Amino acid sequence: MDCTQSGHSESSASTELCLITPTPARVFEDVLSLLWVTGEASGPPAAPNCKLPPAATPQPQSAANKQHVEDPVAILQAAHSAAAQGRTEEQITAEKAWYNTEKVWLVHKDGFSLATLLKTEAGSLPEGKVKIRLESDGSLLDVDEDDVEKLDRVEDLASLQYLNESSVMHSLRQRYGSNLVHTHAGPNMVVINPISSPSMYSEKVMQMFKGCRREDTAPHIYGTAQAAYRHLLTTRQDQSIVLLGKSGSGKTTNCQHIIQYLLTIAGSTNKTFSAEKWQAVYTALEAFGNVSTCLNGNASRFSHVVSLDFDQAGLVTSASIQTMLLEKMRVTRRPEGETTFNVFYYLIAGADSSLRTELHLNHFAENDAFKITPQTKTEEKQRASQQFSKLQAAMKVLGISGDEQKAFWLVLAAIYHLGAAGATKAGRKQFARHEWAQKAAYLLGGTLEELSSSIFKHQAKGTLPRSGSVRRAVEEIGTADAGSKATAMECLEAFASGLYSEIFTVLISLLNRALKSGQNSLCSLLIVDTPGFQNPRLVKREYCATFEDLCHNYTQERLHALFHQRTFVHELERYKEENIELALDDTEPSTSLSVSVVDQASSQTLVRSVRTDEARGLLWLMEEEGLQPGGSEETLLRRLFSYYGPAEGQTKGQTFLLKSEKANHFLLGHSYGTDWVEYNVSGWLNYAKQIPASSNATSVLLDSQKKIISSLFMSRAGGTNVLSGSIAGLEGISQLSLRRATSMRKTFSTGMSAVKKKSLCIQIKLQVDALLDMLRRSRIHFVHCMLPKAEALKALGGSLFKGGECEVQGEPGEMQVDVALLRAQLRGSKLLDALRIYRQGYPDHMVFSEFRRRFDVLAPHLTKKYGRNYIVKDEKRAVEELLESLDLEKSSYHMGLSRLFFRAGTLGKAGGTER
Ligand SMILES: Nc1ncnc2c1ncn2[C@@H]1O[C@H](COP(=O)(O)OP(=O)(O)OP(=O)(O)O)[C@@H](O)[C@H]1O
Repeated sequence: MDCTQSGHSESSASTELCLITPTPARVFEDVLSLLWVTGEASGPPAAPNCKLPPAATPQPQSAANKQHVEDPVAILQAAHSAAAQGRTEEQITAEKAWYNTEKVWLVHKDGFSLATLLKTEAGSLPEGKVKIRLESDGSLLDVDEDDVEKLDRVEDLASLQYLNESSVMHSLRQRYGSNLVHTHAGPNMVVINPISSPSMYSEKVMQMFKGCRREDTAPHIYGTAQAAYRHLLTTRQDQSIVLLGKSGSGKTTNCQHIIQYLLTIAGSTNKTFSAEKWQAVYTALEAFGNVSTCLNGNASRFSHVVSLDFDQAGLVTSASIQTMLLEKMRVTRRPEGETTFNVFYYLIAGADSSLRTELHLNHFAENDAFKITPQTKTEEKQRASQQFSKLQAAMKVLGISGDEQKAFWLVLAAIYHLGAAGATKAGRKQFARHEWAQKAAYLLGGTLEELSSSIFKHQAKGTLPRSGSVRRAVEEIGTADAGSKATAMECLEAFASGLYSEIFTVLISLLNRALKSGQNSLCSLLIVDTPGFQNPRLVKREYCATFEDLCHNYTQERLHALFHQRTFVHELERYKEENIELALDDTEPSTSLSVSVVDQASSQTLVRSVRTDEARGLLWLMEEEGLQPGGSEETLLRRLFSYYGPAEGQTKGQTFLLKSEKANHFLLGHSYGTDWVEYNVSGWLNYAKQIPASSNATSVLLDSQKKIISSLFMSRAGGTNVLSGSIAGLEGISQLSLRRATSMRKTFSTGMSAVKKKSLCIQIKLQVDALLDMLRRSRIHFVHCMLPKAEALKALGGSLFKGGECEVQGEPGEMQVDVALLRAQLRGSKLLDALRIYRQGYPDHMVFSEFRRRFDVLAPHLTKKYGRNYIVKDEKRAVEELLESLDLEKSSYHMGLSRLFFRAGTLGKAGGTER
């Protein structure tokens, strides 16, 4: 029931709240839902916006049934009506005919082909063979029974008649071909990147989802946001939405749609969280955190968590952003053909003449060690210049003052000049071109000598926190040692990336300042977006993946593992605990061993810098080899293979780690071996070394003679060293939110304090641990973003400075997918496992007492017998008695030891279960 139906006219949030308060009307709704389940009523009343669950209308895709509707509302209505409208006699006959002919998929190495299964006389074919007719050319084939899969088509993959890979693929492809990029997968969402903008996002469309339940709407990212918001209000439990997928699959775009939806529909207590402000936040993040890669023309190179805090009435009271794993080394080094962070190009193209003169950007260097080559094409320069104006306007909206902005431009220009200055290749460590270094020193507010000593001397400048521990002493010696061994160029790179890391941290801090509010909140909704899976081979690049790519891939894999854990492993464990037996078809629980290859820890806590034979992952080995005298990348790989390498004769499919033909290279089979990435480990040990120049960057900023620089960094860092390259925005977590006993972000900030004490490589694992610990405390909604084809990425890869806006690529309406690529993503996601358990298991459950409390109004004779609010000794028996009188379909529920379990959809209409 929607509140608009019950005549409520309060704000959107309170409208939502009336859905969840246990009023008699609410209980009545629950009652109706159950009656509907038992077939005694025609179904719960749907909100005017919403539709009833669709019936599958399986028809083969044809050009005629593709919808190319431009109007957003029409698209949604088309999506709604396609599924919701009542079926005609003709359709029902067609449907029956469809099911009666045995349509199947023939699975083969290039994908799968539609075919008809033919009846044959017994014994006419060898055992295990069947006869089929291919739809494409009518040819008759005798094929292996195992290569044939049945098919059907729906808008929730969980309701497929035959739940198998081919049916899922077929449904996704057909929907995509009809411009329907969203598909439900039980409680999860699949979105295939439409590449072009099918304008299915607008406030008008948002209103169609307001107040609706997931079951009552067509699949849409707004529906996911609505479901999370609804659960937050219903259960008062923290929620999170996690976006998963390959680079360029649309995670950040969907993240923005989710935030816009929540702000529009929930509303906020004041103007702090206007849509304009959020647009400005993303403009700033995109400028400072995005780059053009071979996979995505506007790829994020940092992970971020947006937290929205809600009050009792469901209004947004405060918000914050935390970021981690910024790819700071990209400032100085990156693969051929890729760019550094967008903001450099924006500044260089967009600074007006006085700013340009002040930053000494009127002339560019012939040699630039960091290769921040200014744009040369007029169109690109114009675009970049427009983006700079947009960035400046966004910073203004966010309350970033002229002086603060100037401080950013000074540091960015200084980084450019440091690249132009370069460093000596041999002999004394110093700048190669002093005139450029002089400009950098001036912009940073210091002298050339001070700058030179901060970069090339081997001592940290006293800003690192000190403690008397032996471990710290070892680390300091390691730091000085790393500094003395590093080349002049490595020192320069460490310093420049340290500077960038600091300005990124300060930026996040300023964004949080703009979003801060002093109001109390009840619970939070987190949206998590991390860079997608990276594999240069996907777009046939010659070069191999980098250490940064490994970090992003590792983070994605951990999030995928969380999905598998939450939707599959946990469920099985719960059934076991409750003595429920469940036989799953075709499913073997599995874990991705590629994660262990990266992060498996030793059982001993103090193995640092000591080589032992105990298996441990790459990050730990890097740390050991990095600090070990004589450690090298060759030894690193040798040790890695000795622990995890394939046994004699093992190939892909049997192992997750393989040798490459090239020296210093290895192959790792991510996502359960569905995505093999070749990495080049040359130079990786540098990541384990804390070169003093990196932390000295902080001191240079804090000690700057330019007041606008020192005061900005001093005020945001609170006078202490911020941890370069680790986590930004922790100060954005409002104290009020942290004070909540149940605050999940408390775990995050505590986890992060531990991170600061570890070395760089281990920090990567610990940052991801802290993120996952935080998420585990919430109810998680997963969105699987998928890439339709690799060529689309190439087109995107060429278009730098899109500024987050969509450009139509290729023919409009050409919504085709690369079957092998989509299938690999489906396999890697483990969605089928989740769907099977969702369908064959009991995804909704309630403890006995809760069930009785909510539904005993249905059995007045029991309340009469025991009295209202009666206390029973044997809850299980009482629930059994209640169920008997409710006459519920026996197959729709199962009694556990402490809970009542329901089949998918049984309680969907009643909402608020504990899944
Ligand atoms: N829902 C959508 N509608 C229209 N275009 C989209 C949509 N999702 C993604 N795109 C297009 O695809 C591009 C890549 O998407 P996006 O940057 O969101 O991917 P991502 O998964 O966040 O990538 P990365 O992991 O590399 O940061 C966008 O710039 C946009 O052009």
